[in-house]
Amino acid sequence: MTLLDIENLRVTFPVDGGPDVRAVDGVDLSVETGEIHGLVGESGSGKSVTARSIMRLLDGARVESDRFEYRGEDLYAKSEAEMRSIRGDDVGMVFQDSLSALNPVMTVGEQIAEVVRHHGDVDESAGLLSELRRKYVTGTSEDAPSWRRAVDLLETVGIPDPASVATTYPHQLSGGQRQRVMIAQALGGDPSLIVADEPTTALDVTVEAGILDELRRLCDEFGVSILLITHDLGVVAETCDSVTVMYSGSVMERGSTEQLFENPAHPYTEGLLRSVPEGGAVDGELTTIPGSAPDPTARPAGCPFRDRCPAAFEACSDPLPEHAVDEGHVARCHLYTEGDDPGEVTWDGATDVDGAATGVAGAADDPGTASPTEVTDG
Ligand SMILES: Nc1ncnc2c1ncn2[C@@H]1O[C@H](COP(=O)(O)OP(=O)(O)OP(=O)(O)O)[C@@H](O)[C@H]1O
Ligand code: NI
Repeated sequence: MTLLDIENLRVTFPVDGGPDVRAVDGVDLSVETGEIHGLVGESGSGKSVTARSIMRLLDGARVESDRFEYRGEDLYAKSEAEMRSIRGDDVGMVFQDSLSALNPVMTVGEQIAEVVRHHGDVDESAGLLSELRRKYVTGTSEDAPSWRRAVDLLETVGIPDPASVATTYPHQLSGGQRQRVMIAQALGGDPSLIVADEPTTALDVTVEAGILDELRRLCDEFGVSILLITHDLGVVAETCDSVTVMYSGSVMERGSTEQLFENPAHPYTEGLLRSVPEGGAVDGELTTIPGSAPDPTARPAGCPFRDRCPAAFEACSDPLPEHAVDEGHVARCHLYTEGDDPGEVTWDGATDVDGAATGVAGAADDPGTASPTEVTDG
């Protein structure tokens, strides 16, 4: 079943004295119940803006879409009060920077207990006055159901000695433990969906692996769906069931993790895969895609990746097509517009003659335009 279903999302930031910034430029995104869906792309591609649009946390931005449904209901038709109860309850959020996301002057147990009470799982008043009294005077009693639930949740996310960790303040914990606390807090509202924006980016690899395992387990054991935002395809390979690849505000490709890793169809995806060992980088040599993403106020027409793409040709200035590579696997790339498989794109600045050149020449009027754009080193 589809839990989150977004079609043609456009997010525009008006800028004083300058052109508007179209941060998200026609994105389709769907998350199925019980899956971990990866949203991947380089810095600035619009991942966080897309995530924040789900919480309706984009002050000052113009948000438009053809469909924006969560559990079959239009999220943008909801009142602000309804949104408040969705945020933090039905949809939990985990951010990269736990130190600023958590309250520095409240114990972590208190912060989780508050979410538990707010969700109404326990029979304790969550009214403003009783919350203020707890916060500044009494604290939550360690016998209270909400506190016991907080300790349970800390245990659920793999924190050893949860009862004593519950009484500590965020700064007393390691970065990895704080991320686990944030996940426990998100779980306090008993959410159907957790939006995790780069939850492990600031951590070292062993700590990261532990937290990714935890997310995987929450999904498998509790059926929580997760939208996992990352710029790291290695994280996707390790954790996600399916994935959407974004570039400069647009979706380049989407499919199951297996489809994407075994049969990447968009040259951008191929380029990203060359930068991770899981993507089969040749001889362990990891490379990044030369060049940088266009300024969102000055994107080229058509495919935003075309200036960096080794397979770019004339048709790439036309609007992005949707090419069905396979069931559930879509590439938005002109190489396929004539229905040919372009074969392998070689990244040393030339396209594979047997593969891409034929496919490309078939699609372009003038075979001469099929020659790759100049690719510079570094
Ligand atoms: N409040 C804002 N006003 C104007 N432009 C914004 C605003 N917020 C984001 N943007 C622009 O939107 C684009 C997408 O930003 P976003 O934060 O979604 O990227 P991202 O993919 O999450 O990148 P990163 O990996 O660095 O977190 C960027 O060009 C950014 O400068
Ligand atoms: Ni981001």
